[in-house]
Amino acid sequence: MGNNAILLNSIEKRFHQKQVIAPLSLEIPKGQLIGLLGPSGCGKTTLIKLIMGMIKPDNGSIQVLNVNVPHKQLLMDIGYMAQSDALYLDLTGKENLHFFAKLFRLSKKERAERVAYAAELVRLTDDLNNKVMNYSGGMKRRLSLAIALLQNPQLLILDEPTVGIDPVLKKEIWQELIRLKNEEQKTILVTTHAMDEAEQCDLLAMLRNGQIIAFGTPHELKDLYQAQDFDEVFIKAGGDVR
Ligand SMILES: Nc1ncnc2c1ncn2[C@@H]1O[C@H](COP(=O)(O)OP(=O)(O)OP(=O)(O)O)[C@@H](O)[C@H]1O
Repeated sequence: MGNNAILLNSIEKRFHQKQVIAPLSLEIPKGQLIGLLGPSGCGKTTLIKLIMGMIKPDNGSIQVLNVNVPHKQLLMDIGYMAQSDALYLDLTGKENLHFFAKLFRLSKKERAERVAYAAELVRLTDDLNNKVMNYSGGMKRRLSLAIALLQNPQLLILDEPTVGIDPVLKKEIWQELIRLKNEEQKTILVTTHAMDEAEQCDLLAMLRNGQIIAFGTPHELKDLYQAQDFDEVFIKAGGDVR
């Protein structure tokens, strides 16, 4: 797979006879920030779960970082942020971070450094000693993002990471994602509904009814479809109004 971080080869997924991922092939190159766009229910989260190996495709094959999915090693190499937060509400933010840092088998020194880095990045340092049950929705999202960044993964897969996060912090998080890509050569796959976020991606994959209807740089897609924005690209590429 060479320069590809993710290789999807004719994958299909059905839930109770309903085709959610139609035969879909996609090559996601390493070291890029890729946005996955599409209306609610088009299959974005399902596609991410397939890439993570959390669910199995009915047909086709998936390779991530040169190994066939599912693979235990990938749990260490992928920083994953799910759409719903998987946090321990009875524990503090700090205890949650240390719990996950231990799962990732970081040394004590690395744990302290990475917890401090990740908490600071999402501006949670001052709230780390509070129980997560007292966090707002946005704070929980931020803590989930910090957990995804903990083990310094090569590949980050983030399912709507900035939902419920205020615009200032959202901008800072995007700046950090771009820095991670530029300076640390991370590959980042992110699902989003936000047009300003789509604009900042290197590549965009537009999904409709489980199929990729457009793939390219933001500039290429707007050019190809003579569109002002990505809503227009989506409609002209054969999508529905969102
Ligand atoms: N475990 C499941 N069992 C049955 N149907 C499912 C399951 N998971 C997803 N689906 C269905 O698959 C379709 C795609 O869902 P998915 O969560 O992938 O969409 P999405 O693009 O991520 O949507 P959103 O933007 O709203 O999060 C939906 O019709 C959903 O109801």
